[in-house]
Amino acid sequence: MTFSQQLRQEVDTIWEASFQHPFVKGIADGSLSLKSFRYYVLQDSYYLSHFARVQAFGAAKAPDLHTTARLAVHAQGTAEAELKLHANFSKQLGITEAELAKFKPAPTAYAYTSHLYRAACVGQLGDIIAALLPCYWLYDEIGQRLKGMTPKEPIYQEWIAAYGGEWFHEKVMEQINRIDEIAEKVTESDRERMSELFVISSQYEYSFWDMAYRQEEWPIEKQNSIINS
Ligand SMILES: Cc1ncc(C[n+]2csc(CCO)c2C)c(N)n1
Repeated sequence: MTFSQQLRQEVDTIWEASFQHPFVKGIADGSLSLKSFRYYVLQDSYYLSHFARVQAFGAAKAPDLHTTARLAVHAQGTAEAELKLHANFSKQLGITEAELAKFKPAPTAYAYTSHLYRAACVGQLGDIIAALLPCYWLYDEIGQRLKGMTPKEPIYQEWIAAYGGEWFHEKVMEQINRIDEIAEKVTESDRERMSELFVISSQYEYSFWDMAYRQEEWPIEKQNSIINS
């Protein structure tokens, strides 16, 4: 069994919970409230802007220039293509500049991106790829499962088309192959650490759907700043 196959087996229950989550099912059958989707788009734009930076950390930590170049291309792709998709969603959902200006990350979006930065700052390339991989791979599997579904909400159809396409699948396969190559060269304790990061990211992927579905907030409401009042 390859390392990536072992990882996939390890997170099977966690990923199954994502497949069954009402947010994901609600995109598929159109029953998801647009309020939850709107909340998701805002938090996900924040997530993506940090995801791109962690990819760039990966580029900097890669031991060979070919990998540096590939990860830099992916960082650019996230910064441009993925955020374009979100800018398009924001426009359709009427998300205003003022709303964006006062945006604050929810606890789960903050914790998940912090987890990625932790892998980037403390870890080696393998740790970064392990932490980033569930984001690619889980969305690919969801995209494949939802492909062909035609929810009444056009924006959900666009979301399905973005992640159910061959374009996205190729990017995912590149990262899966990369992690298998790295796993062959590192020690057993490195692989164990990579596996732990992969599992934690998988948990956060589930929590991210749940955060958006429930429109999570910080437990204590902040006082208005005296500077602006
Ligand atoms: C919480 C969250 N997890 C994963 C993705 C999907 N995704 C975002 S960037 C990227 C890499 C290349 O495009 C992938 C797979 C998402 N949008 N939001």
